[in-house]
Amino acid sequence: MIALSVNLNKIALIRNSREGNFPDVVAHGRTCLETGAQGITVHPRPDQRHIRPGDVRDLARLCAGFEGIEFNVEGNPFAGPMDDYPGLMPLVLETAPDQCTLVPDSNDQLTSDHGFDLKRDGSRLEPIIQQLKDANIRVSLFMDPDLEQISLAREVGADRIELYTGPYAEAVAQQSDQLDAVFAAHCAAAEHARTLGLGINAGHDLNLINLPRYRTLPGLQEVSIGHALTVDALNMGLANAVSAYLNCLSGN
Ligand SMILES: CC(=O)[C@@H](O)[C@H](O)COP(=O)(O)O
Ligand SMILES: NCC(=O)COP(=O)(O)O
Repeated sequence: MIALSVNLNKIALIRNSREGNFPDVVAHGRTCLETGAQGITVHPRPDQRHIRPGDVRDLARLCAGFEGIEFNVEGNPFAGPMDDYPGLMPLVLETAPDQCTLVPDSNDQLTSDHGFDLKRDGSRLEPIIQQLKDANIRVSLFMDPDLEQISLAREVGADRIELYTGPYAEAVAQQSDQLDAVFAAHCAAAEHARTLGLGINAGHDLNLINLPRYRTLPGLQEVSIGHALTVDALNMGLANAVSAYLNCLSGN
């Protein structure tokens, strides 16, 4: 079974556009879990454009109340602190999520758009990865489907990789003649990760159109989906959107 981890960033983005707590991020996270999502993902960024440190604390408590549910916190361990954002590591070590997905985003990026360059960052990531593992937090690294880089992910101690699916989603959206080659590269990366003993997650711009093929990726364990699922929820309601993604992942 491929786990669906719903990313709540965009619900927080709407909330932040007014004073107050509407929409209530925790209440919508509860709806996702009660509908059957296997996890919640958040990506607190230093500028707090959407997820705030308090959301991470509140959602950690929410997920702790659901048996078998995983909480996944994403971010760049080298970004921040900024204002009352304490930095990723203090926040993660305080809230102890099940998984921390390290992502190499700079503060001025609109969204995540590339995986790690471990030739450059591997040595400084290694102690951070060890610190997370010592805290019993599974570590996933946001990666492009590059076999050499994925080998380095194993060397620096990652438990899993998260394949960056943005280019795959773009190839589907554009009906590119390169789509088969792009998907084959992801399959090769997944097979390589599996031979190294790395778990396989995936995410970014996955949706109900491109997920039916991507779910066939060998060894895929978890997808984290937020942007498209939130847009789908505008049309069909959040519970129906979560059910639609769960049905898609189970091949229905
Ligand atoms: C790492 C990744 O691809 C997404 O999880 C990321 O959280 C998207 O961030 P925004 O929601 O800020 O675009
Ligand atoms: N790691 C991917 C994620 O959490 C959500 O990405 P998106 O579906 O918002 O593009």
